[in-house]
Amino acid sequence: MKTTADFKKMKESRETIAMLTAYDYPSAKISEGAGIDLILVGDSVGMVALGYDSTVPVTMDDMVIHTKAVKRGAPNTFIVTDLPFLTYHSSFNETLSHAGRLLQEAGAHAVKLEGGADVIMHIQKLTAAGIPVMGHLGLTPQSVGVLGGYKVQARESESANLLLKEAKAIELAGAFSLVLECVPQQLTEIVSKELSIPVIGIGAGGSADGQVLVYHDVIGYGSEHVPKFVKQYANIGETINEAIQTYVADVKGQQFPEQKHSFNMKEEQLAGMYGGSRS
Ligand SMILES: Nc1nc(=O)c2c([nH]1)NC[C@@H]1CN(c3ccc(C(=O)N[C@@H](CCC(=O)O)C(=O)O)cc3)CN21
Ligand SMILES: CC(C)C(=O)C(=O)O
Ligand SMILES: [Mg+2]
Repeated sequence: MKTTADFKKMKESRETIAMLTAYDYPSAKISEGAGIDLILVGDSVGMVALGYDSTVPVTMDDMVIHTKAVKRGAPNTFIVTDLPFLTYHSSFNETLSHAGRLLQEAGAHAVKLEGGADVIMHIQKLTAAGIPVMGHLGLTPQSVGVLGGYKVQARESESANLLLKEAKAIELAGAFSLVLECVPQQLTEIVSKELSIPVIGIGAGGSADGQVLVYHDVIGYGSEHVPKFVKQYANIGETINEAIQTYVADVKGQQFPEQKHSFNMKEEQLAGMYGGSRS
């Protein structure tokens, strides 16, 4: 299994880090088998798997259940789990106990949390307690209500400078890596150069030290609105639709089940039913 030290080495040797979300046993198992460097159990689970229209309703219990399933599917892959909405904003004790649950009870190796200046002290406390932290700047979906939608962030020099400053503070606070979401590629290039920890981009251009995408987006599975930054590598939703339509038609047309899907009783056992009086 790769570790935080390996991710840093990968940045130094310019081997791009391939990260993907996973939410359950099969998605984790397939991702591990396909060579994903690290898995993110994202709170995007709320949108792509649970049907919410944002990540805000996702709870600690949701993240624990999904992380446990991912852990069983990918026992040999580094797992980062998102701390959900409002679980790292009050006391340090609360932040520590939430992160502790994800590591001890669920089996995550690290946690990710969104934000800059407001969460720096929480990153520091977690790291000091021995919990690896991944930061997340740019479009931070848990703040969708404040941001006013899922839009590209830090397009102007002032906001870009602020993001760079916060990125440096996150590194200084002890984070082992940083996600940059939906920012101009020129800013990603600057941040990646200025930080010594790996920067993982999503909708942040090609110059980050790694890339992350949502599992369902990559395989074309059920996501209605696919953001511009996504490359869809398959259309699994269409494949599933065809399979289920054929199943329905087979059942209604009595084409399924066939003999090979059916079990048999020995002739004498059949004859012996109803005390042998069966005619
Ligand atoms: N399926 C899925 N994929 C994701 O990448 C994702 C989620 N869900 N849920 C949580 C957040 C929300 N994300 C999103 C969602 C939509 C856009 C989007 O539509 N952006 C516009 C640009 C808007 C603008 O700046 O004007 C786009 O055209 O891509 C971006 C990020 C990223 N995350
Ligand atoms: C999109 C990634 C970075 C994320 O935070 C998530 O999937 O929840
Ligand atoms: Mg997330």
